[in-house]
Amino acid sequence: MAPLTASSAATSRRTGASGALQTHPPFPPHHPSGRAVPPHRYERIRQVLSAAGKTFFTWFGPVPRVMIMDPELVREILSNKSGHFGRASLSPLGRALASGLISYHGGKWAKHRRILNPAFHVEKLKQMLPAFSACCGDLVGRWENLVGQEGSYELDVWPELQNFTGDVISRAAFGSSYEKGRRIFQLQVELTQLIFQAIQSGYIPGYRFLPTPQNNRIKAINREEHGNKNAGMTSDEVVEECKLFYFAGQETVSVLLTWTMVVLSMHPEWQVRAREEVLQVFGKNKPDFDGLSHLKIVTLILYEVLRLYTPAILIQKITYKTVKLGNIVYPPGVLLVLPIVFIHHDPDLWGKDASEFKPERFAQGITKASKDQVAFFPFSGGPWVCIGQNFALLEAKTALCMILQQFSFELSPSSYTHAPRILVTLQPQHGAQLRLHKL
Ligand code: HEM
Repeated sequence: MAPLTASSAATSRRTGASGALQTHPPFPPHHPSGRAVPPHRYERIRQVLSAAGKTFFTWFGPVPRVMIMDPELVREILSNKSGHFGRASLSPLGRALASGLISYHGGKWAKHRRILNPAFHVEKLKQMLPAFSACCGDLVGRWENLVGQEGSYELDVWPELQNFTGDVISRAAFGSSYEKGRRIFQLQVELTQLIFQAIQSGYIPGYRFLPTPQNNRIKAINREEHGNKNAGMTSDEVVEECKLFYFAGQETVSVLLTWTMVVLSMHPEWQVRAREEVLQVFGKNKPDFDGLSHLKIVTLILYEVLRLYTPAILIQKITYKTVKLGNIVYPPGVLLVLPIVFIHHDPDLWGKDASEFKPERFAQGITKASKDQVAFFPFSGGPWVCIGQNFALLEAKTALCMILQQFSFELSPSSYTHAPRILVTLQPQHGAQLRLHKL
């Protein structure tokens, strides 16, 4: 794809009914606030990034913040062999969204990670597969009803997929407490929006204590989340685990699946190839663990979507001690930002076609997909690597297989607008309106 120019950004926002969707739209012409970035400003961001090189620093209030785009350095930080890097502390607003493992440091983190690891082992994942396919069966059944006699139906698949991934986490994590988990997910969706409104309107320490309508609602949500007693686990434990999993696992997989359906609508030839593979391996039967582990085309597609529309767009770490990275010596307390989304789109690493959807680039494996060095970090890496990555891939594959078995889909020519924006994860700002056709 050619570099984004003022006119291409302007025309890319509304994709329209024509075959223009066959090319991959520019990425992302949007400001984190959700407002469309005027094309000249987006161009400016690109210029600053290319002029500044792969490592540059800015101030985050009084804290120096260094952007690191060199995959070699990113790997060094994530591997943390020196032990000199740590997790950046969450702001009070961030902590209100998610605590638990993701917010712990040092010994407490290591202990909790050890306790949680076994829950994500292959044998445990195999046991979760029936819950994945039951939830997906509900989703597909619902869509079959909507499609009805007409044979096709148009809907925004994003909230549908959010409900699906919420159901999966609720069932997998809470079993019979599933309804309680579900309510907390609904509250978390509202809480995320309120907190990001607060962050975007300028974060002033202490402001969250003022009795504004937004702050009052945040408090009311917290009261409702922590208010009920639950046998077995303490209420607070249920709530904190649920909030973490909502944050870490529900939203990420739902946007992954949403972008996958969008991209497969833009590239019907890959949709056909994926369906052929699924039907060849499973027919119309429920996917099983071994079959899912051996899918090739579906895996290539998911990797390429994770590269182009990486759900977690950046990772932050902090220097604990004086440490040399590349040619630069950093003092303790420097915030290191690893902008995964930019690394995944860097033409120096991925070639001139970096912005194009080309799942075949992963055909020889992740290590050979980019030039010279590994530059694919959707799940982070090293000791902090996402604990749920296999869970996420198994869930996404199950859902994609069951959807492809029953439906073909295309973008709604009248309602779909391609507008990736950042609101914690990379989300479709105007939804993902697709037309489903029953096969
Ligand atoms: C496509 C889906 C997902 C993506 C892209 C993703 C990505 C990530 C990333 C980038 C991190 C940060 C690691 C770091 O701090 O360096 C992370 C951490 C984490 N993720 Fe995921 N994640 C996904 C799905 C899931 C799922 C399904 C779960 C749980 C069921 C999960 C649970 C966690 C937890 C608990 C952490 C914290 C790990 C720790 O601090 O030790 N994630 N994830």
